[in-house]
Amino acid sequence: MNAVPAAAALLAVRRLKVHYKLPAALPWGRPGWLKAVDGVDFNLAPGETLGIVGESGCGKSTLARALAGLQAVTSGGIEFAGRNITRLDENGWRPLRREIQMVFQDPLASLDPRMTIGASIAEPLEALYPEIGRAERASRVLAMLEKVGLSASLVNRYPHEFSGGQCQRVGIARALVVRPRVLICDEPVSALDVSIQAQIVNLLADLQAESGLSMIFIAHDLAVVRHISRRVMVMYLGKVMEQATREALFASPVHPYTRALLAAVPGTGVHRQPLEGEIPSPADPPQGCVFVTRCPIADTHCVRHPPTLVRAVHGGFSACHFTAAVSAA
Ligand SMILES: Nc1ncnc2c1ncn2[C@@H]1O[C@H](COP(=O)(O)OP(=O)(O)OP(=O)(O)O)[C@@H](O)[C@H]1O
Repeated sequence: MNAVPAAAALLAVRRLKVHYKLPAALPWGRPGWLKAVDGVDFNLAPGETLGIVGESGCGKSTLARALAGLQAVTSGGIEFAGRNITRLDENGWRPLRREIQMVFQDPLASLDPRMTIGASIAEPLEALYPEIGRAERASRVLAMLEKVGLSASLVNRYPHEFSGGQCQRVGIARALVVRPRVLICDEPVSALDVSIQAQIVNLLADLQAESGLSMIFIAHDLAVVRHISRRVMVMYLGKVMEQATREALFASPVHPYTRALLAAVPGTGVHRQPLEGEIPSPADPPQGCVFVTRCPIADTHCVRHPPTLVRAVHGGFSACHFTAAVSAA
């Protein structure tokens, strides 16, 4: 189920599953499986920003790592520019790292404390474009620093001399210096002060608009993805609950989970029922609809039958047996 036609997609994800093997509870028992990502489908168009939201543990980081080739996939497929990249080894991924880059959640931890920020930004260029000479590399690093809003005069400083927001600017520079076509941002602002978050989101939006790259922007907070995403995908327990354009999702959400998430976002209008109860363990998810234990409108059918994503009235998709009824309400 996709809003972007497959032929137009730069990145196409099909029924993607990433299941982690868990040790058996007893020495003679069978190992269990934790379904971190459990059948995710979406297409990303060139130049598009897709926001992915959901509570902690719903599989966002696992999905991000699988898309960036940092996590083995259990089943399903990932295509980049029409090429199947699901099961490439490190050698196969090497040229692709020029095309698909990632920005991580913890900016300080993702930088080597012994390297100057200039050397950190130069590192991926050196590894992925060995044909680029030293002078050209240095000039690209300085230009990149300025692009992310840091003075070129800071090139010989070390990460500990920078604030969290500045370190994240360096992380963004490191990812973009190789001029990728897809940037995957995994909770890029959640470790930062609220006052700095908007600056980094705006920087990413400006860089995206300038370069035309495709972006996946992951956050646990709908308010954060709101400003940057053209489309938003809502995940819960490894599955897609709803997918729609930003306007449709915020104005007329269809899935009860999205409605509950929106209840916590200031300024989203209609008062909606907030989310209650704990998220079940992905090692032991509900049998039918995974949201059934917290859903205000679930009935006995939902307990036994998992819903599939179906077209909703807002033009997007929703995985709820009541999609048509809720849309009409
Ligand atoms: N290497 C692993 N082995 C086993 N389980 C894992 C592993 N990595 C993640 N998990 C589990 O998979 C589930 C999904 O984790 P993931 O980090 O992808 O979710 P998330 O939505 O990004 O959450 P958060 O925002 O807290 O990072 C969680 O239950 C997590 O504990």
